[in-house]
Amino acid sequence: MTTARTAVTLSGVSKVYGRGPAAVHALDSVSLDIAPGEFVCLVGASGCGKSTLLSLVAGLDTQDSGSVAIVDGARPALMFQEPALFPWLTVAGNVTLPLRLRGVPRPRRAERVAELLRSVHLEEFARRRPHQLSGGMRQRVALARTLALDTPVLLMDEPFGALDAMTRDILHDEIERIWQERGLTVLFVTHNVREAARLGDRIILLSSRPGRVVWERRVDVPRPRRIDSPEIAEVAAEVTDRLRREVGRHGH
Ligand SMILES: Nc1ncnc2c1ncn2[C@@H]1O[C@H](COP(=O)(O)OP(=O)(O)OP(=O)(O)O)[C@@H](O)[C@H]1O
Repeated sequence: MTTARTAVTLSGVSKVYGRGPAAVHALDSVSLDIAPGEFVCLVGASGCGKSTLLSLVAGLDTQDSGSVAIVDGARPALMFQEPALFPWLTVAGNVTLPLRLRGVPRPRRAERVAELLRSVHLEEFARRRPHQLSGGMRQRVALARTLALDTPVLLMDEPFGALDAMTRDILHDEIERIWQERGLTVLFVTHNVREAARLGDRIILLSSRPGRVVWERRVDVPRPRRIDSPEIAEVAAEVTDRLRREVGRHGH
């Protein structure tokens, strides 16, 4: 068996929305290799094309030029800031849905749901409905539902952006544990440079209009990490500095 060198490969990816003078050059020749099991954080000014890049990797949209390749041709799972749960279904029902759609047999489904809910520490809340949960718990359900897709690549678009700092801190520990246990490859979009430094093996900075990879930094701080540690603060300060320069250059 050969081991894939990259889990996600973007080669010269460009994306333009619209035509003529109103055209928006969202991405321009973006090339990026993500290793299997790597946790990559993508940062950049608002509107620089982060969500566009994720939607291309997720296969929800197509690039105008260049190519996107995923290991084994697998379709990655995508998680957003909004949990987007079905309010009329229970927690277990929401997590079951992707398993049903994938044709997992009924007895196996119950087992998998129990395992997934255990993994996000929600086993006692299986029968609750989304409105009976806190924002952090709803995001855990969304995470369990995403994991139910059983894909090796996880794409996360500001998944903890709407949560308070304490809840986010706890979810950082959870996503890090799940990523390590399952050997996932994660591409994580965030506005929060501390979050990027806390989670990432590598931080990629995109410039705006057109979105290009302008800088990257490996984060060698050993895990487990703390978001309020001096090492993480130092990395975050460096990223903020680069980000400021980038935003300044574009006069935002
Ligand atoms: N469907 C669309 N049609 C036209 N323009 C679009 C479309 N989607 C995105 N854009 C534009 O493309 C650019 C990149 O958008 P995108 O949402 O990818 O950026 P982003 O970095 O994720 O932004 P934010 O950080 O604010 O979420 C923006 O200028 C946006 O207005």
